[in-house]
Amino acid sequence: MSNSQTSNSQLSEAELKKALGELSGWSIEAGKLHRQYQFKSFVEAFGFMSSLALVAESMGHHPEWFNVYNRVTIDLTTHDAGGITAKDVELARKANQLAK
Ligand SMILES: C[C@H](O)[C@H](O)[C@H]1CNC2=NC(N)=NC(=O)C2=N1
Repeated sequence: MSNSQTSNSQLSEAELKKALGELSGWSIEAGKLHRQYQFKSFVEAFGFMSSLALVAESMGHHPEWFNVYNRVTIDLTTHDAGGITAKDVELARKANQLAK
């Protein structure tokens, strides 16, 4: 598989830069895709997490995340690949869609 969209390999610097340009609110922190969301309430935050959990399970790709009241902090990396892959970018994109 040579296509980075379908393979399970780390994105290049250029690919990562391009992806970040299309992912509002996300940055790289400690080698992981990182974003913090803030909602109006705990119920909204947890509703977002519930929806994203189902997306993650269907992708077979799971977030590292942390919730305090109305905040959800997410870090994405692909353990199998030892870095950020297209799957992390895809999950980040879906998280942004759900948080709207
Ligand atoms: C066997 C299973 O598909 C793997 O362990 C998956 C599960 N979810 C995962 N999630 C993330 N974020 N990275 C992985 O490498 C990963 N691997």
